[in-house]
Amino acid sequence: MTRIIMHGCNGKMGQMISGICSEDADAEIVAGIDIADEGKNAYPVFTDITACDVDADVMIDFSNAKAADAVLDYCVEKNLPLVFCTTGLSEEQLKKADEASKKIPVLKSANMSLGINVLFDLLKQAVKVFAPAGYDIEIVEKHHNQKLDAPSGTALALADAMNDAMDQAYKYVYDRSKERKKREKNEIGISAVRGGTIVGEHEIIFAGKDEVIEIKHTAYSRAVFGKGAVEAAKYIQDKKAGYYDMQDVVAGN
Ligand SMILES: NC(=O)c1ccc[n+]([C@@H]2O[C@H](COP(=O)([O-])OP(=O)(O)OC[C@H]3O[C@@H](n4cnc5c(N)ncnc54)[C@H](O)[C@@H]3O)[C@@H](O)[C@H]2O)c1
Ligand SMILES: O=C(O)C1=N[C@H](C(=O)O)CCC1
Repeated sequence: MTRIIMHGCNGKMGQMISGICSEDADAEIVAGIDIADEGKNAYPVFTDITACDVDADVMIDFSNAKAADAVLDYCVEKNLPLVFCTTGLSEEQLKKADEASKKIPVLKSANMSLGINVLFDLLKQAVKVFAPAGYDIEIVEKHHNQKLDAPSGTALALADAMNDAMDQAYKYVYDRSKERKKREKNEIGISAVRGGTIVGEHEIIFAGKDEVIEIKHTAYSRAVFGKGAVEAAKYIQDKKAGYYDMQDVVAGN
């Protein structure tokens, strides 16, 4: 049985994971943490992270970048493995997560779905063929109108996967309205669309002379992220300190 503290328990993802765990004999939410609580959960909820004194095997975090420092401090102090899913973290927070991973297991991924995590490898292969052939790369992501960060963490991670495969040859361009000039070859354009209840779409476009290749992932339910996060929690609960990602879970390393 994996005992989980759910940070951000009253949000969209926190409630999705609460539902998934209530039907999983091997995972239990033993406490929740959320700055907003209406007392609707079956487990105790703390509105202040420092007040949470419940024993657990792992924390899952889907909350807000503003909470990231407190989440890392708490997990390091309690020696608690962390599944870190909040996006929009600052460079300083990413460095802090890296430091924390020297003391505890930290599994960080901008996207917990199986599909996106398989896509990373496919894109690494694709870019090695299309980039030398001169194809332009653009990413278009679409999410619901409640999302705070843009572009999505996933869009940035997809761009990073391709950039890593090409020895950091690319710079990212988020806004073409500022300069009146043609795109350069070393650009990955990243565009964000926000509207309605779109759960999450990521489209990677390789545009060449006379042909276009479009690779698209659509999440139809937050369940794909929630199930991935619970599997990740089971995976890291007994791992040694270090930095892990969802591709470790998929590969069963
Ligand atoms: N990695 C992934 O696969 C993945 C998937 C979906 C969402 N996300 C990310 O997870 C985060 C949450 O997404 P969501 O859709 O559940 O958002 P949400 O706004 O529905 O829920 C966030 C919850 O966190 C709580 N919260 C906010 N600030 C807090 C703080 N300082 N301390 C404690 N709780 C706080 C809010 O009250 C809310 O209940 C976002 O950053 C989103 O981009 C990641
Ligand atoms: O709903 C969100 O917010 C999502 N955020 C992640 C991101 O920023 O990539 C993953 C998809 C859903």
